[in-house]
Amino acid sequence: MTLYRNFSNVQADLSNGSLTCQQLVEQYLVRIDENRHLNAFTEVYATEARQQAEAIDQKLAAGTAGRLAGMVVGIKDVLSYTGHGVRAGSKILDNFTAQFTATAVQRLLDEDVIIIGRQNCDEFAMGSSNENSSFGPVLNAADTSRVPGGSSGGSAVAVQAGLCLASIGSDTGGSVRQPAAFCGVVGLKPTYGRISRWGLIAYASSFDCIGPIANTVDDAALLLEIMAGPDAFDSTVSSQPVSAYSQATLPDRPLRIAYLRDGIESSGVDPSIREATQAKIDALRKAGHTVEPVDISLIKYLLPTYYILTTAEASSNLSRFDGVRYGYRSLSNDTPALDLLSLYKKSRTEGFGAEVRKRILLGTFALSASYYDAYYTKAQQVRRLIRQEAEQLFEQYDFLLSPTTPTPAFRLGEKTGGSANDDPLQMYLADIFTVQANVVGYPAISIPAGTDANGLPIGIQLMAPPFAEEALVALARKM
Ligand SMILES: NC(=O)C[C@H](N)C(=O)O
Repeated sequence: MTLYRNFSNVQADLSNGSLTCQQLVEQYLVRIDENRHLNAFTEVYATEARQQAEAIDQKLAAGTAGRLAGMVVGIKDVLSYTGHGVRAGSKILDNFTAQFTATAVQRLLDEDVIIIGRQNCDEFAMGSSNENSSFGPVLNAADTSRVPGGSSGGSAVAVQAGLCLASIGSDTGGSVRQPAAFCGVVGLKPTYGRISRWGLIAYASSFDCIGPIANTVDDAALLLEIMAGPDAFDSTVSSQPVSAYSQATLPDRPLRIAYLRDGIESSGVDPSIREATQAKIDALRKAGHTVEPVDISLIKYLLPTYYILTTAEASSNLSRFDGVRYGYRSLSNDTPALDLLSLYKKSRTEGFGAEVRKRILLGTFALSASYYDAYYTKAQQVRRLIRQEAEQLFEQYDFLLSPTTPTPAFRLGEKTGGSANDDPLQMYLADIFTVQANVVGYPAISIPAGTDANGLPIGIQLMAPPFAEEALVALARKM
């Protein structure tokens, strides 16, 4: 049976009668089973997906099916789906069952999407390699000795390996785009507030965005179109009208495209990535567009700003996981918790992994009375300056192009074990090109740009001003 790589082929075969949703689901279930070693899924909804497929086949026959009939997706383990477990890759949410469905997920279900399972990710979306999951690491299907990126690693690998047609991930600092780049697929982070965060387990609420991962820009655009728009459950969602992103076309004029000089010239960028970026620049120039180098003067403050503000927000958001209200509770008999405070302490120490504990500590420190102004206030001020610089840049340009990541997928353990332990910032540098879009709240997309000499995928990123998703996907589709 054909392995489908885009939704329009699925739709064509469903309508000419050569395919049913039930056959499609069986194919994915077999492939998921054959690829268990990749560890992309933490739970597979086999029975339910079969039932959904049967019901949608009937709707298709009756002509009443929704726009996503035949789209088989997986959802990252941070999205609530009522009656299903959701763990955020963490032991602290052991045995927790979602009590409601995320708005984004519900909108897909309303259009007859089939959800095939829940996908592995870094714990609470904190990581760039999917090595911080309590379910164990995910392997990159292009080379299983390498990481898939993170935090939506399972979601990216599931699309890469053909275990579902698309995935829904979340992106706080690159978590959709960086794994998409490492796995050779498309990852789209919309403008902050474009898609409701209701039902997304919060990491850093002023950065978090839900976003699709797919094989094609068209499929990512369609998923965005259906998930986007106002929602009474999330007051930060924009009421800006949702365009038909899947039909978007470019204006009939040469575009003004800036590219990040550091993306091409910095010695920290892998030569294969520099070449791939340069090739895209050359092609855009050949197509008649203006493509010019720019510098982001505040680039060295991007990661510090991001990690101060996100850890501060995380320390507050994660305080609800206390071992009392829900999730994991320390019941160790060797050293039992004797009072409420020690129950909190033990449950949180045992329930959270090392990276999450580290970030809660950092965030708590940044928010503490004596350091609040020195860190949190200062980082907010710098965030404002970074946004001003972006606003000025996009007064002159329609897009900003850069590599998605400085290197292709690195090896498992390369940035966590041994001497790498001495410098934990090495891992954070994997997000150097992706965090800007989150700090300023702008939309950005990573698209595949070939592979390096070892066959490892390379991704190119395009960023656009707020709510310019239409132009963003239109250009990405052409590249
Ligand atoms: N969540 C993300 O977008 C990934 C980022 N690497 C982080 O750990 O914060």
